[in-house]
Amino acid sequence: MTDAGSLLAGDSRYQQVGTLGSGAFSTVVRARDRQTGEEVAVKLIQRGSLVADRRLYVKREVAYLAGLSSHPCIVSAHEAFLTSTHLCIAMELVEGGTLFHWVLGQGARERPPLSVADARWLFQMLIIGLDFMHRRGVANRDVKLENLLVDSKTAQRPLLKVCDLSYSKHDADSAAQTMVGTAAYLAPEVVRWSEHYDAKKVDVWGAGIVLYVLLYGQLPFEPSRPDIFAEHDERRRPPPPDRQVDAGAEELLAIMLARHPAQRPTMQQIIDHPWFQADLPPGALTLNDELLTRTVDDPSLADRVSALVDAACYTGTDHHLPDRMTVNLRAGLAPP
Ligand SMILES: Nc1ncnc2c1ncn2[C@@H]1O[C@H](COP(=O)(O)OP(=O)(O)OP(=O)(O)O)[C@@H](O)[C@H]1O
Repeated sequence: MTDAGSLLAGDSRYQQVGTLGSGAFSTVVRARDRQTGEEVAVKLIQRGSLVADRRLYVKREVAYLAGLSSHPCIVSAHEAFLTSTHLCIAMELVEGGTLFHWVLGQGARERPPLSVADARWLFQMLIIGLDFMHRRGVANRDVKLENLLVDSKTAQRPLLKVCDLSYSKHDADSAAQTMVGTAAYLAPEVVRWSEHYDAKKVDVWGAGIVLYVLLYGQLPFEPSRPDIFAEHDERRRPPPPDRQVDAGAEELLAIMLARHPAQRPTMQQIIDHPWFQADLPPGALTLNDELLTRTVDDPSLADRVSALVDAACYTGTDHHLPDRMTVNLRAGLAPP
């Protein structure tokens, strides 16, 4: 692809070489670092879309990505920068596509169904990543197959990485009340949208939906009808009859998809569950403790991210504004 067909400006550090995906407010492209030759993913968010709540959400997304991306189960952020049209986030390129593509999409039909052992392995990585986020005080609020990337290049077994932190929220932010997320994954308390809810328990519900799909190859609830959550226990789709899943997995599913958030386990309780503990990769559980004790981090990063997003919102013609502003995200963010 030439620069003429590219969303990235011709004088950007990165040259666009393809497109990876798009969502409601952004496009993610594959690009090459002109200096190092490294291939990266760049998320381009239109500057004009940064109005109202979006401005705050994007500040959080960039800041939390910087703070969490030292973890192998969370996509690594490199830098954030502005072009004349977009706010851009350069990230590690994950080659294998989304978990949706693997389990429910076109790609799934070309592969045999996941074994229960592989389903558990992918689930373990999701929970270890979410546990790290939760222990840093951040809830994801949009756990779904489309936001989980499969890195199939680097290991014998594919790795899983959480990629989209658009709706993430820190304990120190105001209480969660907004109905955000995706219909098929919405927890019952989020659907009752006027209530405050515990965002971490909403992640447990989302991870329960992902586990169900990994085990049974289908969504447990009918998408696009959030009203069914009023009586979801009765309406959960029965698993396919030919699929044998052991009782431990079913028990974990039942508590993760408990209707009342207080009855759902924490990430730590999921980790302690015997079905989770079986066949666990060595070192997986000490990793989070190690990363949490590291004291690198840059306490002024949140301010610079905030200034970058504010600058991106400016749509006037004052050429003194820092159009080419860049914030290095590799340094990481100090815990609030
Ligand atoms: N680091 C990455 N490596 C490879 N592909 C990626 C990467 N990040 C995102 N993608 C692809 O781009 C798609 C969209 O990414 P993402 O979910 O972050 O953006 P979005 O849905 O546009 O976000 P928003 O919800 O803020 O609009 C993903 O589903 C995935 O296919």
